[in-house]
Amino acid sequence: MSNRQEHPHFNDWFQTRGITEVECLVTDLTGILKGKIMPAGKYLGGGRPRLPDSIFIQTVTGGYPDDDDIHFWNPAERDMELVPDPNAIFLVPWADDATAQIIHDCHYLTGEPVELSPRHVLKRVLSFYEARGWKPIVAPEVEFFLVKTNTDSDYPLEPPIGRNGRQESSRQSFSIDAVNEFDPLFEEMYDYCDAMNLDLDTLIHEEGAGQMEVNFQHGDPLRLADQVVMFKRALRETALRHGMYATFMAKPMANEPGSSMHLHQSLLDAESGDNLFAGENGKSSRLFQQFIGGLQHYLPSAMPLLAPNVNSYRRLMRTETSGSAPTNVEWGTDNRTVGLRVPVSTPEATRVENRLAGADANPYLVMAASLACGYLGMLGQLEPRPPMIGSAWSGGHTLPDDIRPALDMLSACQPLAEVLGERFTNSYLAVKRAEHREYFQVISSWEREHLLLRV
Ligand SMILES: NC(=O)CC[C@H](N)C(=O)O
Repeated sequence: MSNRQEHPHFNDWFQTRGITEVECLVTDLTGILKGKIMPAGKYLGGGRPRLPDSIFIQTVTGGYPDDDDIHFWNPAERDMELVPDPNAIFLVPWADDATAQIIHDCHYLTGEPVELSPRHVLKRVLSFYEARGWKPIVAPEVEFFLVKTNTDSDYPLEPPIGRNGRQESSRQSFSIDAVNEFDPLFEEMYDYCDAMNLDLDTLIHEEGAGQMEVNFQHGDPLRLADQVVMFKRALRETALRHGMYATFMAKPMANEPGSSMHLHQSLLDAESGDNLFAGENGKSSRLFQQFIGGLQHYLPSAMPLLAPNVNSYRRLMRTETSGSAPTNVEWGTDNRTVGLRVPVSTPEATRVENRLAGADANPYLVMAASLACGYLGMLGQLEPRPPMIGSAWSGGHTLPDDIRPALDMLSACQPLAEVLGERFTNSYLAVKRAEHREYFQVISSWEREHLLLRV
């Protein structure tokens, strides 16, 4: 296990920036950052923060699964030691005191890694690739809405007010002027992202009112999952400073499209750096076909990781406002009606874009799940169905339409559990089932409106 004092990197990094405080961070199953704050001197002196491993069996509201669901669980909460990744250190640009935020892995005091940690799950999937000399490369695209601040959760969200004093209205897709309405916010967002060394590429206005998308440069999956987590935090903070909320909820407003986290994926030979998805004569390779075959076969069962909330499935429902959110796992070239789009590219840039994940999903788990499905396809040499030409909206192989059937499919899929880790998969299922039970206990305004005085 690495000891912080063995990383002169931390000393230098802290000294150059005069760091006085450290935020020791871990992402839980739902993608929420948990952790501890420590004085920098204590951290450099080898002080190791600890957390109980129960943070990995908590619902988004902080609840826990029932005893029935956690029969696999050792009820004694075990302490975990937080072990920093020297490559995952970022400045906190908005802090008054010079503060570092560091993403940590979790180890039991006996030294073994905690299999329940989403970051560990991604590392585990990557280790299967590494063993075969394969290096996956990803590029995430994250959509989000800026909305007016709203403290009443019963009141529907509204689009934000821009510099011109007017509320955003929809159909401003790709409008530069509509982005400029929020210039002060985005300038600060870029300043923060620069200070944090995040590899942002483009920013565009998306289909919805106040909906934007940020693209990341392609690179190593672990690094990019770290960056997405950091980006979400930085953007939420920036928006608050400008009197707005930034939300990554999958479908925050019924009359607007939802927000996705598309994931471009390619595969390099770890030694030569060649793209293994590029075949002969400008065609794609057999491995590429099998990777897509794996996505088609296993993604429906992996949906709880890509669409983890009840709300996520509202984005994937075909309605007048669903925009280009996918409803199937078909593939096609330059086709945005399919879940798996192959962009037109040079052979070296051959890749597939998985369009299924919502922006609400945990980036470690989206990358782990999608790469696990592709890996299983290559391992089992699965052939994809023929590519979709034209619209796939009214056909194709469909996806589970709600979190409950999706959870049932995941629990029946042994190959995925083996790649993601059995203990992780079981506890994830238990947490998500508990969350659904919490949700189901809430009587909605729709029910009061239509049932209270009528049935
Ligand atoms: N850029 C796009 O293709 C829009 C994606 C759409 N917002 C979704 O939820 O999937």
